[in-house]
Amino acid sequence: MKCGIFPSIVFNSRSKLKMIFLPIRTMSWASRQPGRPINSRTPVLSGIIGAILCRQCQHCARPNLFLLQQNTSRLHGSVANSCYLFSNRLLVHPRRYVSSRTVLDAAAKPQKISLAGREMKRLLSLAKREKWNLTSGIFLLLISSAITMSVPFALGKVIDLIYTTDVVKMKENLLKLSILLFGVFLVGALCNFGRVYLMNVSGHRITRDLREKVFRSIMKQDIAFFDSNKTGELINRLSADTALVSQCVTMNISDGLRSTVMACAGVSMMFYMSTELALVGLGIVPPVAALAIVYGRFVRNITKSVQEALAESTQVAEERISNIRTVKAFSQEKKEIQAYSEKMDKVLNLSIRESLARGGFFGMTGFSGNVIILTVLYYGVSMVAKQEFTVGNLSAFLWYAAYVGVSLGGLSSFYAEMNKGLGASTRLWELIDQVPGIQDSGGIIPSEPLRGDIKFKNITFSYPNRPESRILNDFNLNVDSGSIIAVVGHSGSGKSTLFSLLIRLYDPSSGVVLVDGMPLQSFNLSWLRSHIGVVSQEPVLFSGTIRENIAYGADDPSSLSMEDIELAAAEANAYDFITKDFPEGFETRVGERGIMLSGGQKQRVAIARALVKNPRILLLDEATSALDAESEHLVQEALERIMKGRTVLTIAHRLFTIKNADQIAVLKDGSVAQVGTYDELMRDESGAFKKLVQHQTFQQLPTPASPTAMPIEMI
Ligand SMILES: Nc1ncnc2c1ncn2[C@@H]1O[C@H](COP(=O)(O)OP(=O)(O)OP(=O)(O)O)[C@@H](O)[C@H]1O
Repeated sequence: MKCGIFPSIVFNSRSKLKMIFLPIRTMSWASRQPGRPINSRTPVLSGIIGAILCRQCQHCARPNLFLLQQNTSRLHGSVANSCYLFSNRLLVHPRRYVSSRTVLDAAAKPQKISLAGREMKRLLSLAKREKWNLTSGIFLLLISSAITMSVPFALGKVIDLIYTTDVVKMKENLLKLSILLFGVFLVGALCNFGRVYLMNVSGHRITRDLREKVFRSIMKQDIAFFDSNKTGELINRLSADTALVSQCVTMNISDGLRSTVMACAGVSMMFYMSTELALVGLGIVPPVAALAIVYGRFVRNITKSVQEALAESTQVAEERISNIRTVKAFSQEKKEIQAYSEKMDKVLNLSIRESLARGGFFGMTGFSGNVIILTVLYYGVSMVAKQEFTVGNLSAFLWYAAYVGVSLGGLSSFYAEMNKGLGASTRLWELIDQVPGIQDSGGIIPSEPLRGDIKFKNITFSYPNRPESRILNDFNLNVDSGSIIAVVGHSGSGKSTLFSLLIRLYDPSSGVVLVDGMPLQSFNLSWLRSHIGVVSQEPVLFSGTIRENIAYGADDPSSLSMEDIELAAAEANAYDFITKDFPEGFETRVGERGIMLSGGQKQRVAIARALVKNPRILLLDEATSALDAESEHLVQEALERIMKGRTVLTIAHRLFTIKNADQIAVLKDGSVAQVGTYDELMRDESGAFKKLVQHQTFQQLPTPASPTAMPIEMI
């Protein structure tokens, strides 16, 4: 397949299929595009069905059609062309199958949504689990609608009792009819209660399931995904979009059904009572229906814009609130309020446009409804005068006409709400279907314990969101099992990036990281990470108790006994402060991000968290900030204890660490400029290390007077 043309079906950005002939050269270009999103900018994108095989996806076992490519095992990988799946569903929304590096495209052009299409089917599939509740709700709805629609007819009969000349008989009939109607109203009310209750309960359950699904999908994404997608945007999807969607498949469908039933029954009754009057009355329907369609489309687009603007404002609020200390330290409250209010102004302006359209629409439909009632009255009264119609019939007819009007209004808002729900659901499917480039599952779990030999081999790496900037360039480094290697280099030279590669937050653009001689990718990711302890500069605790935070380090926190936790705390020199300084001891709540603990306390809890596991490999990122002497001493003691007998890679800021390391690797321009012991490197007068030492003040040996510290976190 080196040259020639191939008949191909290509998706354009609006998901339309086109049969074209693509040169084979283009196809191979397509297969070389790593992680490219499928959109209008990658016209090739979308697929060349002429060159695809119909096979089962190796990963998810769904039958997929996918591009014939050199390495199909990369189907779900992030490195190569990988994820260009062409499943049935992709035929509808190619945008869903994008690389995890892709920004969820909130600002993308609104996609054309077909109400009758697969989107609708998928939306309705959400209701499957609630089918019994929803079926019962719909059954009750039909009864209550039937009752509602029988009311005008019955009331017409009541009114027509005035024509009864025998007053006693009239009173008797009036009483009978009133009692009957009272009973019917009661049944109607009970049915309505049941319908609303069942629909609401189903709605809440669907919201719950949907939120879990979305959260599950967010959790399984790789870090590249989070680099590209804002937290506020994701939270907005998790909270607002899910609620909108479940509302759509429960109450909205129920209301839509009710409107449909009432409109059909109303129209039938109108024709039943008078064809002539019915034709006059229904003359209003076509223009109102046309208006409803235009309005529905407008609502769909504006809703998407409002949701996006809301997501932006949530993002601003979320970031500022979670970093309120920094905001206050820089006295930026006013600026932040201003920034947030600008975002809210955007939401407001869009909402005003929506309100204008909504007002106009409802004004128009109300006016048209009244005009029609007037017309019906005009014709009806003359029919009554000619004794072709009774007063009761005219009243009942008007009532039906009003019901039909209300139902049509209901149907148009059903259409608008359905569009809203579809807009929101499209955003959710996009997230739920997102295939992470790096997956937790799969891979081998070796039967032998991990030795901890590490080898970085010809690594080239750029962050996916900054592909133009190469961080590592033909990087090579060997770390023997059980040795300590200190990594030094100027700020931004890529030291932390090495850690990220080792715990597979990212995969290298090229080259391979080997652990015990095996590529990292071959291991089960959860297993691998459970053997690597990471020490970062800033300890991160969660808002729970101290006990919960320590147990967090274990694979299965519930399997840890209280003794295990206390032992870990004691080893981390945390036991004394936990039991003596806090009346509630291990059950003390640490507040959001451990706000209630001091820096040193947080670090020791973080060390205990690392100790409940027994990591074979330790990655230490030394903190540059100082703790008080006592804290430093306690932290240092704990660290030395846990470093023993492990492979340690440390980003060194302290002379103590550098001097005691078996090897020092100096990073420069994305590769290793020098490797050796402290003495060896210091002997090379013109070497990179000597220059670094001259220009960078490494911290001295920790003494009570010059402490440093580092927190530990377990992956
Ligand atoms: N998530 C990211 N997305 C894009 N670029 C990143 C990301 N993280 C780091 N970088 C960039 O990669 C380069 C290396 O960063 P890294 O954190 O590895 O440096 P470092 O040597 O650890 O720096 P320092 O000593 O200051 O912590 C920097 O230029 C940084 O801006």
